[in-house]
Amino acid sequence: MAALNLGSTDGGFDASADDLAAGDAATPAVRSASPAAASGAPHVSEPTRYDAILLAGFGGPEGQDDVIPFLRNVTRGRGIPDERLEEVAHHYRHYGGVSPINDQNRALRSALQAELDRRGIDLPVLWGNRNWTPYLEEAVTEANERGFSQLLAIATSAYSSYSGCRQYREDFARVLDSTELEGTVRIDKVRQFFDHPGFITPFIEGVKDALTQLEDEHDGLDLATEVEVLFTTHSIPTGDADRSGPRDRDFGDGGAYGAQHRAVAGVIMESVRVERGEEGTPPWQLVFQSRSGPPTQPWLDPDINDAMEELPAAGRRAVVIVPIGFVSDHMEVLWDLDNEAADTAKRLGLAMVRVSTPGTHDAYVSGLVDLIVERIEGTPAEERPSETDLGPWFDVCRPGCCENARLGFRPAVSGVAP
Ligand SMILES: CC1=C(CCC(=O)O)c2cc3nc(cc4[nH]c(cc5[nH]c(cc1n2)c(C)c5CCC(=O)O)c(CCC(=O)O)c4C)C(CCC(=O)O)=C3C
Ligand SMILES: [Fe+2]
Repeated sequence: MAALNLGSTDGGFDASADDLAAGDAATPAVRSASPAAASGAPHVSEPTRYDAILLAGFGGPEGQDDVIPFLRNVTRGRGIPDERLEEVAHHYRHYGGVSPINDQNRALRSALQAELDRRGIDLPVLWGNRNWTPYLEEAVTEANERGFSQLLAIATSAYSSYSGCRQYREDFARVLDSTELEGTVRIDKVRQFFDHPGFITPFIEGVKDALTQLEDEHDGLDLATEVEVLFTTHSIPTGDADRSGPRDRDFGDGGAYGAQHRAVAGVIMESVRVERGEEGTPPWQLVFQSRSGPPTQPWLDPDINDAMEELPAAGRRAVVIVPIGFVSDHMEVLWDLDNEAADTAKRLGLAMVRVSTPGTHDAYVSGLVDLIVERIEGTPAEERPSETDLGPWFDVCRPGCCENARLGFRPAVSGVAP
């Protein structure tokens, strides 16, 4: 959601000593993936019995009256006045106040349940959101009422960052505290799945289809020189990016968040190269979208629209936009890509194809069930699918992993404290 200037931000978090201890209590047993594993190497958990799956979403409004209360939830603790929230509200207002994200998560939940049933895995899928009803509180309360004490969470976010991983883990800890179920219900979380084949396959198919479509629609288009593939993800503050992933490894520009996205883009383009050869493979770059926050605060760039401005002079006539940062076609994709970026492309005379996100693609749904199975079985790291050299990622986050640069340490489940 572009360009809401949220201005000054004040964490307003007051962690007591008890809160801080909570992070430890929820930490499951961990063993090293290999004898050589340093703290920076992959770690996998022991085989574990689970009672239910907790699908954890972002949440979104489902009518005009929901919009401002939803935005207050998203920005809670920062005292942003409603007039400022109205600036970003217009994206939602434009679509009748309805984000598609809840329906997308309802569909994902059904698909997951169907795939678990099909494989004979007897686990119910509960669904709860961070910022809108059904809230995580409701899902966790329901779990307890139904006698489920061991939950395995899947957050609808594939990469390592505060927003994409740790904030979910903190919210789980917050909800266990507010429902007084800390110590009664345990919430583990599947590893970040950016490089799981189930997540990457839909994008590979999408990029290949997009190139074929451009070839068909534009006679004589030279894919190697006249097309640019733009892999796009959510911009985040550079401070958060630097703190993404384990602290004891240097991932280069943009921290683990940047490295994971570059690696995923590389895998997708390598698959195109294998199929089409060098002469059929366009150049690519990683770009960012949906920046918010004050202009004085550095966020990851270039912005997708700025990057597109440079393309005509470089001889490009078309762009393929690949939203690798997102798991479904929610508001960020609809507004920032299908409206804003599409306008930019039109103004610049660039043809544009926007690739779909995984949504409920069979490979994605089945990949998520594989992630569940590997936790039940405690599958060794060497046997876990991962398409990049960075993975497979950790079952249990490393100390300080993805801490928020502004808020500092807050208790979180499914990680090693602090
Ligand atoms: C990395 C990332 C993901 C991907 C990972 C993941 O999926 O979790 C993501 C997803 C989403 N972000 C979403 C919506 C919003 N994000 C905001 C604000 C922010 N996002 C950030 C980062 C991310 N965000 C950041 C650093 C901020 C500013 C600070 C803050 O406020 O924490 C704001 C506030 C207004 C604004 O700043 O524009 C809104 C309304 C929706 C729902 C869309 C729908 O309704 O369909 C979804 C899926
Ligand atoms: Fe966001």
